[in-house]
Amino acid sequence: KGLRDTEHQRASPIPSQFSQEERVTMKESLKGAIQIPTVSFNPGEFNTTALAEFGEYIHKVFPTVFRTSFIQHEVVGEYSHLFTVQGSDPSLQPYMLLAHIDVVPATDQGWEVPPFSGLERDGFIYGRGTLDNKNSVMAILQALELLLIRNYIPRRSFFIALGHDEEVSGAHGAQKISALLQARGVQLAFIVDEGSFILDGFIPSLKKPLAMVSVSEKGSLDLMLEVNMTPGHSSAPPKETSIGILAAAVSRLEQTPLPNMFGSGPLKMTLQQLANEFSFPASVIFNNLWLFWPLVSRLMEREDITNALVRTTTAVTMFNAGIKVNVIPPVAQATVNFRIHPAQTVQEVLKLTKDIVMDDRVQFHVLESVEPLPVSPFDDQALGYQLIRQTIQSVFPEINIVVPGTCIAQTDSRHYTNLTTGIYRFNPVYLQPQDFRSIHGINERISVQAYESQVKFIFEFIQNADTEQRPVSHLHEL
Ligand SMILES: CCCCCCCC/C=C\CCCCCCCC(=O)N[C@@H](CCCCN)C(=O)O
Ligand SMILES: [Zn+2]
Ligand SMILES: [Zn+2]
Repeated sequence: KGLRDTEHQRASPIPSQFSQEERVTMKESLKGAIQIPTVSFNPGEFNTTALAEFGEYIHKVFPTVFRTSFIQHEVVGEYSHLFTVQGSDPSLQPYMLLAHIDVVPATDQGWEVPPFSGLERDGFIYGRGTLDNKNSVMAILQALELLLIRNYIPRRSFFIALGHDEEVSGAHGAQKISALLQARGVQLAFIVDEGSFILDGFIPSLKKPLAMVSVSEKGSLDLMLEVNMTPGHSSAPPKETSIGILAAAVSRLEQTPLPNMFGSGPLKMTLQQLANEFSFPASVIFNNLWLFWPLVSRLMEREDITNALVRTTTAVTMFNAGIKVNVIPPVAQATVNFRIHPAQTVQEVLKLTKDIVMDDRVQFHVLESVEPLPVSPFDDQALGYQLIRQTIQSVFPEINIVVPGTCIAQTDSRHYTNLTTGIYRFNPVYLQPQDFRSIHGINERISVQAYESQVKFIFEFIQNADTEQRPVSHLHEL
């Protein structure tokens, strides 16, 4: 499988080799980016000083990007950045690289080094945003800077969109960039965003790492449950308080997982594509899912991460109640964050939830909801998918498994469905389960070598994208 070679590709691509000085500069630039605390706290509540500083910082460390005549830079929604890189061949449909500059909050607690120090230890750069997602922001601009220094002129136009509020909705960043591009009549060949990695050690019976390119994304429902009761003196309490009623409702939700949807949605095809990579007897099981699906579906439920792939998950994330030790609480509120399986809808999840709670005293308030995203094409004709695949093969020759998957979290790419049907979520970085837990957790870090590989990947990807849109089915046809 692959892309048809073209005259252009054969005309010597610029080699992805960086001098010692460039390698030092690129890692120091990433460290500097980590040191700017571009935290998103709540929708509309950001560290605006840091976001402004970040804008100045990228000007400073990527001067060539900003002074190149065929690159237009615009600030959108005050702190997001849109770069339009004009290619030399207008007949090629443009594509877009996405990343976000904001991060979730972090306190020093539990970190080996302060989360906004960007310190290097034992070959790793530590800090909030090293995996989610300043690594991508910096690697994209770094790769472009290095290409421009080597006098690269792209054939295919592309956009780089860097949102500033992905962690709290994307309403001020990605959504505005998307509207702007739509108003300009832009249609994209594909988009590449964060949302999956080269996964290592996520499936116990699979010893080899695999590159998972997410072609879909789970939806979400943020639901606030509320119980109101008459307040009074705690010396003569009623049999049930708002806190007790709400706690019981929340507990029922935690104890009653939503249905296992294994067999519906993109996971089945992921496992089918993986089947031959397992050793015996797992290979027999995965090659005969029609027979073994009850077993596999139960196995998937065992670990939190694979469980997230087979069902809509329920996470109680906030609980607020009580005003004073001797006052019967008037109101209790809990927030539940559901991540919706691609084969379910927001309405279905809402109905299932009400049926589980089964208590009229509990009110339901939908705070925000997003339907699961459609599946992007990943066949031999899918340019974006095939370019990612081709670049993986070149930069990570040791990886021989590339499969389509589903992103269990949400990304800014969901705001761009009006511009393309090809949305691919992939970070060219190795990820082990403990690294996954560091995202939004503690001790988030990236190795210097992994960051260099990410820059190399984008450096080659941008050149590979200059191919004509003529993907072919089989390599032997070349
Ligand atoms: C069969 C193979 C098993 C695969 C296991 C999958 C492992 C998952 C690997 C990587 C997923 C990482 C996703 C990182 C992207 C994080 C994006 C993010 O944090 N988004 C936020 C957006 C919040 C928007 C406001 N509602 C989020 O989802 O919370
Ligand atoms: Zn992210
Ligand atoms: Zn995140």
